[in-house]
Amino acid sequence: MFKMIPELNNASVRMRDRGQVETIISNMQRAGASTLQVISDFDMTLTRFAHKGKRCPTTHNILHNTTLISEECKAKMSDLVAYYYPIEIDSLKSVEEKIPHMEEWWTQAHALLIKQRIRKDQLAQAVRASGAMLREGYSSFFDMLKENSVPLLIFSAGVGDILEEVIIGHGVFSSNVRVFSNYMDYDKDGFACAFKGELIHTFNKREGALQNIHQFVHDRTNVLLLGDSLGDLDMADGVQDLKNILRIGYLNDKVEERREAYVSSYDIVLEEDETLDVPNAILNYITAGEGSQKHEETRVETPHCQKRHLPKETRLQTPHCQKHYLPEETRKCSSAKGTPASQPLAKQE
Ligand SMILES: Nc1ccn([C@@H]2O[C@H](COP(=O)(O)O)[C@@H](O)[C@H]2O)c(=O)n1
Repeated sequence: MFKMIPELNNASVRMRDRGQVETIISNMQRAGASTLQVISDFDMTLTRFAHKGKRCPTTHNILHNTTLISEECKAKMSDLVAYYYPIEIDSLKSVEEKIPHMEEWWTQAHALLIKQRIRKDQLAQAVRASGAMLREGYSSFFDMLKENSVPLLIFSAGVGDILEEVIIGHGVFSSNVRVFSNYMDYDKDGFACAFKGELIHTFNKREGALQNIHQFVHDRTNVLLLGDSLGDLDMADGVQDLKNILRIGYLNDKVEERREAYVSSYDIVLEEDETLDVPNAILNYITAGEGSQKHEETRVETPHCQKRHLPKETRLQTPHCQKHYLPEETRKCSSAKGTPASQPLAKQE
């Protein structure tokens, strides 16, 4: 197996139990691509953590490089990151201890963003100008999933509207991709005025997965899960009759301190690896196997509460229909106007 997937011998790769990884991948390969779905986190999992020695922005912080938000808002958002991010990744604190802090962080950040009166039709251009980057190998990743009709569920605690613009901008948003995230709501003039639905933060994804069980693709019982936080481990808990799951975790920061926890929780840990080489090699092996045959495009069916005016190829389903707990003034606004089609970003690869 490791001969077939030499990337598993890369220096960035750690595994608790190589034999178990081999068994899971073999089972998935025998079952074929038609039984597979990929469930992935977004920020710092599909996007880069760092590039040329500089931290890359999360979807919450992408607008820092633009004029859509004020200098005061940027400074306050940066202060929030400086205070709460060390708590998020603190290996000495339990998840229970972290949750109230995460709720505070997201609630304050969302309230700040809503006050900026961000216009929906300015987002695509702003995200393009921000230099947001998917990990190296992203086009092979998205193309392989699309060609093999493998659903990709992106389960993100980031900002859904911005996340979509990043993948649209990279030209890889197709009908097998579905996003579950924090979406903004817009007033009749197209200004962001609230966040919709239940708040998703780093450590309540399991809750979200279980509450939204109907969002998952049920006849696909093999899951490749990609995450960067211990909060991502349970993202597949809504999948019924799960047969095989391979969890791949990106360990981006505080590597020494967090290695043990990651290696004991994820099947494969990728340390300071800015590429999708390992997931791509595994997907290539699974989809090239006898159990797989290429299909015509299959659409992922999910309930839909936010129709977007994207090109047909990029139209997706988003689940959030309710408003979550923001201050009163940020919870009231009427329905969105359409989003114009976006121009693709220049490819990085
Ligand atoms: N105001 C905020 C809130 C969160 N973040 C970071 O974004 C990440 C989003 O979560 P994913 O599930 O998509 O990884 C999270 O890990 C926070 O570090 C932020 O930058 N600003």
